[in-house]
Amino acid sequence: MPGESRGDVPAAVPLQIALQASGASLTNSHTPAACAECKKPSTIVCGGCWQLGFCARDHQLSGWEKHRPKCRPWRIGCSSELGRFMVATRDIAAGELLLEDQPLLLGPKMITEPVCLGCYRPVNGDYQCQSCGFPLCGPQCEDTDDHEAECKAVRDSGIPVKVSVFGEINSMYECITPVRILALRDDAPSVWNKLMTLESNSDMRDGTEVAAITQQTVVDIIHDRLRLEQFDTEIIEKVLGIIDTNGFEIRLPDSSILGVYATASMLEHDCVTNTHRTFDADLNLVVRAAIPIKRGDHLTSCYTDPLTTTATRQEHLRSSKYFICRCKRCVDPTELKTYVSALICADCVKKQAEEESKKKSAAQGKQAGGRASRGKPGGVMSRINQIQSTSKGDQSSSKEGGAESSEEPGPWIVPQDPLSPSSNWKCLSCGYPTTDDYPDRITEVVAEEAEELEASSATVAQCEAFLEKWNHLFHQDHAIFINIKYALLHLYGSEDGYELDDLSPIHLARKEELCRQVLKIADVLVPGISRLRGSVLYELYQALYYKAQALFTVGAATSEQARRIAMDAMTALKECARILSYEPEVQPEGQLGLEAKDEIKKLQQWIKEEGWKF
Ligand SMILES: C[S@@+](CC[C@H](N)C(=O)[O-])C[C@H]1O[C@@H](n2cnc3c(N)ncnc32)[C@H](O)[C@@H]1O
Repeated sequence: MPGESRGDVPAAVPLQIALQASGASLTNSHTPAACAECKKPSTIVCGGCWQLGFCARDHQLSGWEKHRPKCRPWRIGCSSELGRFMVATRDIAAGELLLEDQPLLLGPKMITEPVCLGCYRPVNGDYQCQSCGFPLCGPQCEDTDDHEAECKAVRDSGIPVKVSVFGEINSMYECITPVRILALRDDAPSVWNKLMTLESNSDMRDGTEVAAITQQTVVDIIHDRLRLEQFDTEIIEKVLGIIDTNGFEIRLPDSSILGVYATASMLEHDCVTNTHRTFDADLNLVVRAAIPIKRGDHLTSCYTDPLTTTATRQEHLRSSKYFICRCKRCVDPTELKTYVSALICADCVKKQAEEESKKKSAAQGKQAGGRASRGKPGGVMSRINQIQSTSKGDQSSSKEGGAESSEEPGPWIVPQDPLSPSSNWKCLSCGYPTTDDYPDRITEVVAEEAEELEASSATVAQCEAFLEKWNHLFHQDHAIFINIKYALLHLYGSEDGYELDDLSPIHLARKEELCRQVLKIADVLVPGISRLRGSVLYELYQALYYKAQALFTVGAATSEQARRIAMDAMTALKECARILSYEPEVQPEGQLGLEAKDEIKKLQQWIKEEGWKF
């Protein structure tokens, strides 16, 4: 009935307010001037999308069922630099749902170890498909829709596949996803047509090393081995470009696969994304606002690992997505003052140390002439405070380095032109330029060592030794360090001998320090709703909770000191539970979110028992 109030219909926004907010007039706005129901002049717009106009509220209500599936707070824009992109049509709150996108296609990743082509679990060769020979987990996966395309192609070729190496990358799998897409041309033309509208970057891909490799591993195999001659090289190359440019990696419990999505593919890249992605149980891609987004802002997604240096991200984007990122982070040599690519200027540090030593001797001289030293400060609390003051305090003068605490630039060597792979580097403090490739070489060597460490399931001792070994050369928040610290903060509390119950207050303080250091960077580079922040906040909660308990129980902290730590723990835990509530329960982070909710009750109970007030 017209005028009837319905719970899920968005509010009506007066047209004038919508136009003023966008600085547009009726003629150049994206809001149609006519009522979507009766074509009379609009007076209001739908508050859900700020895009559809109505003459009055009752027409907004009567038009809701039709409008509902299309009501979304963004529109597609287009520019010569970015191609198509998504732009917010109204202010969007953090956590708001932006889109749910069904996969156009799922398949194994191009570079993968053998996985079942029905359910994507890793396989060991115990069972082969009776029709094509590809290893599967069992007969139940033979007739899945997903496996049909490559199974038919191999069957038709008359020569079954024989996979004999498992548990390592197998190039045979590079053909699977391309073959699945090619099969859609005849089997599902509407899906094929949607896929063909996606960016392939074919001209940029042409002549690259990637194209030369896939010519052998994909194009030649499709033509010579599978005899799918109906697909010419150009179309196969286009399909490969579409996969490279638009493929999303989907994490499954035991493996990760690739999905192509029509609408989510329109998200433009930014090294600091404002959206958060998850996959639901049907592998639909669910995109939410990670932080508040302003009307007119572009919706972005990070196509690469945000916890890497600018050089690494640029190389990845250039070689696989075929563009140079010019986001705020990439053009800033300090990477938004996080210094995740920065090295330390040895000359400046030496000078600083000499000055400090002079000051110290002068002060000691004075002290010797004055009253006697008060002796060493005692107690666990004071030792913990000491650790924490090095992590929170003026780190530009500490040996490890850290976030700038004053306007004075620290002794950090950063690239002068971060977008150029051959940029000179320069110390921000003394201005001394580095014209050889030392920064790139040392970063590469140490990054390799860090990778080996991570791959070998490093221990607390090994990670601490690594940080100690390199901290005179790298900013403490360098991406390599942040990744090691992320691993380390989990190890404190989980490694044998370092279980939470056994951690000394000093180790708990170290865990807390690591959490705060990683969070400080995550807050800038993966802000808002992000799995990284959620998982580190959980570890921070643990460090604080156990610290408060340990200190309070042995009387090393007063009730007020313990109350404050418990309140900090609660703040971290609640934020963790809120962030991880967006993760599906099938994922480890979703499970952690549920655990966080339970822990809130436990912490509340303790606070209640102690009679503490927030
Ligand atoms: C997944 S598609 C995004 C949609 C694409 N713009 C379109 O029109 O289909 C990725 C491609 O978009 C372009 N692109 C995305 N983000 C960009 C950015 N920040 N700067 C330049 N180009 C970008 C690049 O061509 C990239 O390979």
